[in-house]
Amino acid sequence: MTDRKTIPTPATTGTHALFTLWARKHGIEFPKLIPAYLPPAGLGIIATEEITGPDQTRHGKTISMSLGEVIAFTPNALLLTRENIERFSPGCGLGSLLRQKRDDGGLSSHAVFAAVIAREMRRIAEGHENMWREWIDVWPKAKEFRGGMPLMWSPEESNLLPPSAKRLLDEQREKFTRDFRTVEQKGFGFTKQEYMWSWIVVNTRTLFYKPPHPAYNDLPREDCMALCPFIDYFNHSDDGCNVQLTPTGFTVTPTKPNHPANTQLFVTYGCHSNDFLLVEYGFNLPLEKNKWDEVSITPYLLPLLSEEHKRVLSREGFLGKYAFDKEAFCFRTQAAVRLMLIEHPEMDANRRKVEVWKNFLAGHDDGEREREAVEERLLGFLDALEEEGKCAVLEADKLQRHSIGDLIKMRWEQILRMANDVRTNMVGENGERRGRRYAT
Ligand SMILES: C[S@@+](CC[C@H](N)C(=O)[O-])C[C@H]1O[C@@H](n2cnc3c(N)ncnc32)[C@H](O)[C@@H]1O
Repeated sequence: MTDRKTIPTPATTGTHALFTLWARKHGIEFPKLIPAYLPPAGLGIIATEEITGPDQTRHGKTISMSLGEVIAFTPNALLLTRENIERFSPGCGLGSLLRQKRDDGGLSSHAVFAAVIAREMRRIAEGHENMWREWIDVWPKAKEFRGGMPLMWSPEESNLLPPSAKRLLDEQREKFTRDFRTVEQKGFGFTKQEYMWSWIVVNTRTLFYKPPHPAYNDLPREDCMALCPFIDYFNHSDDGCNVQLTPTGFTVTPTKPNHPANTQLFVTYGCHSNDFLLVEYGFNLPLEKNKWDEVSITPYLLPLLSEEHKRVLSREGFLGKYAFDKEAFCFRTQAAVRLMLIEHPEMDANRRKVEVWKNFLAGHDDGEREREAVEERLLGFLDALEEEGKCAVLEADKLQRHSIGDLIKMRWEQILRMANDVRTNMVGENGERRGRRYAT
């Protein structure tokens, strides 16, 4: 977690100084910015002087909008992309594998980027030169990743994560294992640790990249990626600057009217929950600083659905993605729980009840008749979550690596707070707040 009040220390010596010289020499522009140490976020970007963002000016009845200045620019030639991996890692022979379909032994962009990075680390250690060496030198070391990235934690540690985060971690681990195995099969003798480090570098530092190039037309979204020197120094906030791909390279422009000197500037990695940020990037934002935070309850709800329920929900587009945020359960959860009140929704005898359910989905029925029964079920999920959370917080305190224990506790405490707020927002039959009986 970072607080925007963290006092920044400009990174003007060592590898970061060499990198900024290299960056300017190769056409990266950042006239009013410098990298700075911003613990615990590692490095980040601060303004050296005031920056003007977009602004509205009123002239009589017309409002004109002035765009913010471009504060950073990285030219295309410096990106690590699918097009230039052979230039990044000469002789790696991986370019052709990117052009093959996955079923024919092709590899994902993520797998290949991680492989060329791991390969270049070895070659650099053997004395080979690399055009991007100064950039590679400023990436975090494995030890820095270990504290935050759950992929590197022991099972004892990761098992204490909330189910909502654990589910994301399981998916990520599957992806990593698949990529590692395929790269191994191609004859690269990387150790798991080596490959995991470079895989995490890619995971935490890529930008969405889809240039108007025919090779990208039918490419799956998850393969449209690039690593981008300098812009990968920016940390994330839910209201950060805009990153845009232009015909000549990536630009960063502010979204707020004004950024004072010596303050950190952020970009937005996406509309991500704190569970996602924790698993994919190794950090958490304070609740009030993440407008997209939510807690998935899919791991609790899905196992309770019968095959019949799943079929009906799937037909209506409501199977999966169940969550609550700081205020309430999402509509998808309402849809699933309301259907659960009909034991056999595919039976002819229940057709009328299913019609009523569909009317609720369409907004023609306010669902008031079933509200109490639905809320009872929802409170049950919160009870289960709370019980698991209280145990996990106690166990996290016993972990040897305190920084990991603290991260786990922080996420659980956020979830427990949100769960309590959601309860408090449920109003019972007599107008009393249903949350009170559970309030911590
Ligand atoms: C693209 S890099 C940003 C530069 C990075 N801080 C560094 O030291 O090189 C993304 C990583 O920065 C860190 N990070 C980004 N935003 C953060 C934030 N708001 N709070 C804490 N850490 C953050 C996380 O470790 C994340 O994996």
